[in-house]
Formats: sequence, structure tokens, C-alpha cells
Amino acid sequence: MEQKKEGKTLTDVQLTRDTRNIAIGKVGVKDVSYPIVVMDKNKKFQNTIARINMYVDLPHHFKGTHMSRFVEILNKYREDIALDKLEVILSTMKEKLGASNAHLEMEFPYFVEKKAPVSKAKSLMEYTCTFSASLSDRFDFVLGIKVPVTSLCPCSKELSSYGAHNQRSIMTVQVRYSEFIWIEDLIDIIEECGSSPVYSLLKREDEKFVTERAYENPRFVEDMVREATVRLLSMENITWFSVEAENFESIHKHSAYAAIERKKG
Ligand SMILES: Nc1nc2c(ncn2[C@@H]2O[C@H](COP(=O)(O)OP(=O)(O)OP(=O)(O)O)[C@@H](O)[C@H]2O)c(=O)[nH]1
Repeated sequence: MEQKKEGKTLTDVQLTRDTRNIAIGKVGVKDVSYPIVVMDKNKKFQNTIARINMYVDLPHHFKGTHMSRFVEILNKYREDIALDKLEVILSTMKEKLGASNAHLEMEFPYFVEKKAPVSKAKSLMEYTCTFSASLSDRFDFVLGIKVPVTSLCPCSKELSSYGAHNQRSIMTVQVRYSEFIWIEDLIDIIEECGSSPVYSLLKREDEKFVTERAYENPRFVEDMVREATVRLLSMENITWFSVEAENFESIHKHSAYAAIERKKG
């Protein structure tokens, strides 16, 4: 729609015709920083700040999409729990932007209170989580979490007279599910798969405990993704998953890496 400002016509350039006959698969806004509300197993909800990408498809005949509408839609639902509103946000994107499919990606820090293993000292641990949702004819949702763990190399332990190389690793799990899964529960499952979980706060007695626990529990990246696979396969409500492990090797400049993806049924 054309508007006038200070005598000048505000032409809606986006609506003008493009003649190259090329449709666009994804167009929209990327890396919008916005507050969101996430469900929290212990506190009911948690306020956090997400980096958000919102995209739709654009038919070949339009010059551009209407970028302002993405943020208008996001803003409308900002007080609501993000997960509850994903489908309605996507369907509003389709409707307001005249699109046949819509995509929404959110990456956000999520904090979980953890107790140190011996002293029981409490602290908050940050996990990076992702919601990836899309709506074409059907709604699709993938929950992702990056879980840091310690890994200790079984080969190094076997070969060395003293110690074994060990490092921080990141396990990235993504799941599709039929029934709601708490982020906290998925974190617990993945943390079992390394040599030891990592913590924000450890007292001396905890440090001794986690060092010895990792030594007693050596894991290759292969072990880590296999351990995760065994656990994720046994969870009936998970319909699809992918799990990756990356060990930021303390004896190499590169990482060790493994990944498994499974669709069930
Ligand atoms: N489509 C498009 N818009 C862009 C881009 N970069 C900046 N914009 C700006 O995004 C702004 C918002 O566009 P619209 O949503 O169409 O704004 P509007 O016409 O005021 O809003 P509606 O009346 O809802 O269409 C415009 O000022 C565009 O110039 C780009 O690469 N593509």
C-alpha cells in the first residue's frame, strides 16, 4: 500500500514485480536478539534472550518480502512461552507474508542449577539450546542442546605410565519427539555419555572426585555418541535424533569428532 510522507510517496518497493522468474526458498530476518520465555522444570519458566532467525519463501513475481512484519509478529508473542507459540507464530508469518512455508530458529542460553558432586555446592550452568521449527503443510519442531562434558582418552590411559589426555568436549543433541521432553532431562542423559559432566563450581573435594571419575570412565568420541544413541533409542517418545561429539583435543590442534543420526519407526 502506498503512503505519503512530507509530500513524498512512500512506494512499497517490495510489492513491485520481479521479472527474473526466480522464487526464493528462504528470506527474512537473521540474528534478531529478543527476550523469550522458556519452560523450566523447577521454576516453571525462565526468561532468556534468544538470537532469532525468521524466514519465509517468496514467490518469483515479488521483488521483496516485508521485513518489518517478522519483528511485528515476534513482538506480539513476546510475553508468551516461546514453545507454546511456535506454531501460531509460523502460521502468522505465512499469513502476513503470503508465504507457503515459514521457518523459525531460536538459539538461547538456558540456565540449570547444578550441585557439585561431593560438596553439593550449588551453581548455575549455562547450556546453549535451539528451537528449530517450520510450517509448510505440517508443523515440524526440533529441540537442540549443546552439552559440555569432560572426555578422557581410553587409548592414552592404556598407553601412558602417568595420566591420560583429557579435554572439554561438546555433545550436540537434536531431537524430534511425540511427547514433551524437558531440556533438563535431555541434559542429564547426555551428561552420562562423557567421562564426567562439567560444572560451574567445584570445591577441592569435587575436583578430586571429577578427576578420578573421568579417569575411571575413559571415552572416545565414538563411545560418547554410541552411549547417547543407546539412551535415545530407549526413549519411546523420541521419534528422531542426531547426536554429535567434538573433543577439543588437548594433545592436537584439531578436534576429534563423531556423529550419529537415527529416525525411528
Ligand atoms: N525486502 C527487503 N527489505 C529490506 C531489506 N533491507 C532493508 N529492508 C527494509 O525493511 C523495511 C520494512 O519493509 P516492510 O515490512 O515492507 O515495511 P512497510 O511497508 O512499512 O510495512 P508493511 O506495510 O507491513 O508492508 C523497509 O524499509 C525495507 O527497506 C532487504 O534486503 N529486503
